[in-house]
Amino acid sequence: MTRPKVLVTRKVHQEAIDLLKEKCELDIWDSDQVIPRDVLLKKVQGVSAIFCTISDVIDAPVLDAAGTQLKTVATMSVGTHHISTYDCKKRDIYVANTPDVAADSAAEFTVTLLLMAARRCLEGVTAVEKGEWGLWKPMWICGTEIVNRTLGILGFGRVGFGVARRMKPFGVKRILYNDMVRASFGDELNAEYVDQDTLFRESDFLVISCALNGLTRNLINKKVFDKMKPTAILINTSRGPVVDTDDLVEALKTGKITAAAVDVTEPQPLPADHPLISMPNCIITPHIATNSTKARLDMAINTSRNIMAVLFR
Ligand SMILES: O=CC(=O)O
Repeated sequence: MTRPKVLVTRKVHQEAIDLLKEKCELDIWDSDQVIPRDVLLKKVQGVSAIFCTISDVIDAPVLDAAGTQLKTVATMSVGTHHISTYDCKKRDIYVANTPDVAADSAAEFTVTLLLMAARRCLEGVTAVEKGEWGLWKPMWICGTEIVNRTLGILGFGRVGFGVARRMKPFGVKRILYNDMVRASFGDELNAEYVDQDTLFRESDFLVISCALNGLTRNLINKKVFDKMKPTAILINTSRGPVVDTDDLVEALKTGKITAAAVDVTEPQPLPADHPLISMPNCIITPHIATNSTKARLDMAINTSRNIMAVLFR
């Protein structure tokens, strides 16, 4: 029996490669840099599976270049917005992702950002770095406590629920969430399903943990910032395009909200001279919410397992 060909579009963990190697012929783009589009279009020809990451756009031209033997596109990520799932479905190609093994890491990191923003950690660290740490001052860099506040979550999936579960012991008074449907598992935390308007108006901390799609693209914009409390803090660990970056800059500058912490931006990466980068009330991390050593290894291994599950059913 001929061994199916698999294209791996990035340097990934050896454990994941070893799993595939047993039964497949591998072509690995063994680099930390994104595979150039023209190389991708050549290398996909004749493969049965693509092991990709969020940096690779897998659209109709890529699927066509691959050929009709392509059975699965497996992404080492939770998000699938870089894959045209519509075109995959039309061609009976399975799309696989790795949500379970990444959710704890993403939820932990989201809570980290929330706590850092609430307690103005970036301003404290910057002050120390700049040599501005003078004698103890009673009213210097005062942040917001979590206790008795309202936590709002947009997108109550594994990550959103994971954030709620972790924040509950901090003593938040209310947990509000909005998603396409009410989630029965929210009941165990007394989380309240509310409409978006209520979520935006009543949250002290607004966590964005939804998927990027036609309904959520640019959802958090000027109109939403106008509704939010001036003391509110926005956390985004979903996808950059869910938040309108210009409107966020404006909201932070004019005090429509008090602070933000974002792990994803639009554009991404942000140019070094982007105004958001120099704002003291905005923490920006470089899309690292799932970067725990364990989560990344598990994501790579699960991507290989997903491929094997489709190819050797
Ligand atoms: O953003 C990271 C992922 O989708 O896994």
